[in-house]
Amino acid sequence: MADVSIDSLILKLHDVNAVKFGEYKLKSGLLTPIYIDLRVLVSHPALMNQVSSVIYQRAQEENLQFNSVCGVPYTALPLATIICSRHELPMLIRRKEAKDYGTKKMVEGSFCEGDTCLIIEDTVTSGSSILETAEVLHKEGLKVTDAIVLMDREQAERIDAPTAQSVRKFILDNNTFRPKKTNGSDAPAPKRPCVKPNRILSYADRAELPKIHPLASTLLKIMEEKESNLCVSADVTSSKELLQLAESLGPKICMLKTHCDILKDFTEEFSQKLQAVAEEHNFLIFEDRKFADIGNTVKHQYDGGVFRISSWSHIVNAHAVPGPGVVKGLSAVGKPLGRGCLLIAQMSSQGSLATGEYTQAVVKMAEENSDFVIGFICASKMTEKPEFLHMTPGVQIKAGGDLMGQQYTTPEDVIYNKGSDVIIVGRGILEASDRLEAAESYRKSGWDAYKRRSGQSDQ
Ligand SMILES: O=c1ccn([C@@H]2O[C@H](COP(=O)(O)O)[C@@H](O)[C@H]2O)c(=O)[nH]1
Repeated sequence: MADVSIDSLILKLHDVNAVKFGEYKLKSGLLTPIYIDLRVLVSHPALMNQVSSVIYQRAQEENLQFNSVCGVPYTALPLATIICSRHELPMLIRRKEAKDYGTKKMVEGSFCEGDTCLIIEDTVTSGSSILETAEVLHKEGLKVTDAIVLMDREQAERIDAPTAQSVRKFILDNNTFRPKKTNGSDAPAPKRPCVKPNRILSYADRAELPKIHPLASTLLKIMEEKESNLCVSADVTSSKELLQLAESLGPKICMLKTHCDILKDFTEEFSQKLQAVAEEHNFLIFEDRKFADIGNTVKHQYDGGVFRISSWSHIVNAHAVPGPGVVKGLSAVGKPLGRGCLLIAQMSSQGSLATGEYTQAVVKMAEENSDFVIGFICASKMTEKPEFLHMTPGVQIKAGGDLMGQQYTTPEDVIYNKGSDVIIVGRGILEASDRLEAAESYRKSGWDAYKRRSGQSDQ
């Protein structure tokens, strides 16, 4: 959805009688000349969408990090639902009272202890509803660091001067988030209601984490050293062209992704040459095999056959559809060799079924197998655990798509907004008239976005 102007949104809210002037009593007991009643929103679906977009945009602008979203009941519940559905985020529902049968849970939805939950609220006066919700979530083991609130603002030219004056006075006297002047001196800078992004570790910091997988650590160090979070997807069909690509783009990349089964002339000699180029230019090889069978079969597919993938590829990936056996089978081969695996948590293609609960289950499977699983193929950051790497395909300089359902977003969106770590770029580079120049341009975009994200840039 296009950017929504706050001014036009407020006027629309006034149009649907969500902004009322008169004398109203608030939950806190205060009498107010202005009352924001967003409960009427449910009857105005277009407006609901706009309000949800404004709230989500704010979360993006603040680069908030969270695993789930909870709307304060009841008005913010549908807003949270729209946001979660549109952006495929897990939602939690806070009960106002526990059921007296069944699970007696106060929070509905799946979550893990330590997960971070973002609270969404429509309006705030004292903040008590947010605090109540935060307390309930906290008791269930969730972390709450941020809340986003749709705030009330000036309603230009819609009201007469005395009403405007009394509303201004009321807001000045009672707004919790506005500093009051004391003894003529300026109060400290205003506290914003929804800031405090989690600290974002640099790639270098993460490489040194005690629980990091050695291969993930190697990759993070390469990224930092080469100032590159670019993985080129070398989707070409001749081994000669693939080697040329690896040789020429090697200095720009942290990883080269292959599909060995599209090569018309794969040989063991080729795989040896590829390893030598990877060593020369200091990048890792990722065979995008997408294993998806029972453990015993994937073990053979990984180790044997024509390709003998485990002998030359540092990283492989797998679908979680077969259950944890797929990881066990691959790990039996790859772990002794120091290899690592990415689980496919989401896909870039339109209509992908890897969403919602499936995606959550993939994250759990990864966390339970962190001795071999080093991260995810995904659209955005999946877990707050910094040991895991997030790699995102479907990247081009301009958002869009192809005729077969591939969907593209930009390096900036992937790294800065979505919190992923690595951009995977195929045709954006392969189809450019100058592949080296294109690779440099993607490298720079991805790196600049990372620097901004980790607060290391003036931009
Ligand atoms: O969800 C996924 C998983 C893998 N891919 C692979 O990435 C590249 C993308 O190529 P482009 O030319 O940049 O579209 C390709 O090898 C896919 O198999 C993906 O696109 N989406």
